[in-house]
Amino acid sequence: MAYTHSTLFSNTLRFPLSSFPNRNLHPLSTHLFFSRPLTFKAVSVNRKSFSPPLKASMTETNNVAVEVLEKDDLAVSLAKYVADLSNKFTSERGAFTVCLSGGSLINYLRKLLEPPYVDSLEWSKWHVFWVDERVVPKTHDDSNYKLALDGLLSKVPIPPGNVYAINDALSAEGAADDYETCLRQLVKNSVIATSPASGFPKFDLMLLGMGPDGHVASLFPGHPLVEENKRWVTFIKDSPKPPPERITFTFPVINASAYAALVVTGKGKADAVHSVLGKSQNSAKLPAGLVSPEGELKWFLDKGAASKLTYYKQEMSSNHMGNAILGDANNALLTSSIILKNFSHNRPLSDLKVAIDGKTKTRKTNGPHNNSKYHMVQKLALAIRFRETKSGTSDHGKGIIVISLSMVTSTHSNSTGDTHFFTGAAGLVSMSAAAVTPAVLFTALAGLAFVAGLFCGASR
Ligand SMILES: O=C(O)[C@H](O)[C@@H](O)[C@H](O)[C@H](O)COP(=O)(O)O
Repeated sequence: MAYTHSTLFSNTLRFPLSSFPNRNLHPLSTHLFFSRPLTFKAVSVNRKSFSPPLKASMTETNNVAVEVLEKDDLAVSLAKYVADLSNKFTSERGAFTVCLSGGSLINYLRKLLEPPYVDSLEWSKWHVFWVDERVVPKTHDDSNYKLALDGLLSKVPIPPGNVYAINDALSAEGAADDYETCLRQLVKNSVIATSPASGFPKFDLMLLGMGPDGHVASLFPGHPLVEENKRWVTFIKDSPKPPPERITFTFPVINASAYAALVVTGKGKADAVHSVLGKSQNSAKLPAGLVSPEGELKWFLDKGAASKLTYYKQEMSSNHMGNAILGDANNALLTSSIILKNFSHNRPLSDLKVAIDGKTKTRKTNGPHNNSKYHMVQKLALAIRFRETKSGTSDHGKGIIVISLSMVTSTHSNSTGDTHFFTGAAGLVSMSAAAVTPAVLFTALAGLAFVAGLFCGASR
């Protein structure tokens, strides 16, 4: 397969990830922040304090993270997520098995074609599969393979033999059988791992989209294929979404994966997202709500897709173009700080919004003065420490600490003085009781100081 190294640069990526660690950062923060990774259990929230963003079945999943980001930030965050997993698996097991879907996902992977990833990832160790594929010639515009080839795979040095397209000369049934045979061979050769728990193939990463109807892969709501629990790969000839003939991984394979990401954008998905991540009773009926990998499930949402989530609406006012990150502390704070840096690059910082356990406070920072921004973050850190000391495990029962950090910038209208343009970033971090140790707290504080360092650095 021919490939070219892309040198695409996005104007919107004003603060490339490669610039971390930033020299302007608070010295205490960066070191500890990165050298002591935190491991957290499921995203869960203190139900006494505010409406839970995740429904019961989501919180049953071991590890669920949700990010709500502007589309460009989403692409930045997704690239980092994929790159981190690529690094993890290529160093741990010498291969990275990643499954792609169709739709807008490929476009959201575009930042992988930029520095630092395009040159630093071990592309030669990637093995690429499709979670689902339309049974059409590989050159057809409906082909998920063609979509990925044109948008990603032809631009990076993945060996052609590591890209596992379907046999497009076969019928849907034949193509599904053939694909499953191929997977079985790769499991035998240990290219693909096996789940000790289920015996199904354990891919390193499933990258999924979701349709407005809540379908994932080619597993559509109400279709009997959703229940398939023996086959690895099956076929459908009556797909509600054209083209009608497809092959698809089954849920046992999707859910045996180590990591899975759902990349979901647009208002048209808001109902389905709410149904799965909100409090709706219907969530179990939607295939997206059945995604539950053995490791972590991460949702990448844009504002439109998240617009019906209670938590998101609570946290962000209607005219707020904010980002919310729920989940792993490192990710939340790192992503927040990238966005904060972007925002403060060209907009004056006026307020800093902080929420702990859902109780939100907005503090004036007296304009773009470094000291006030820094002190505000310090106060937040103190508040967290106070809360931990005070509550122990009793106040919160399960000992959950939630930190929500957001920056709000505002530009007052010069005519009426009462219209505001808000942008911001929020990090919501949930720690299980077991994880709340002084060391973890110290690390969390260091992370906050890290953000403070960025504030200061940003306006220099
Ligand atoms: O085979 C398909 O029809 C698509 O692959 C489909 O399953 C897609 O992944 C979702 O509909 C999300 O698509 P968007 O992200 O483009 O909305």
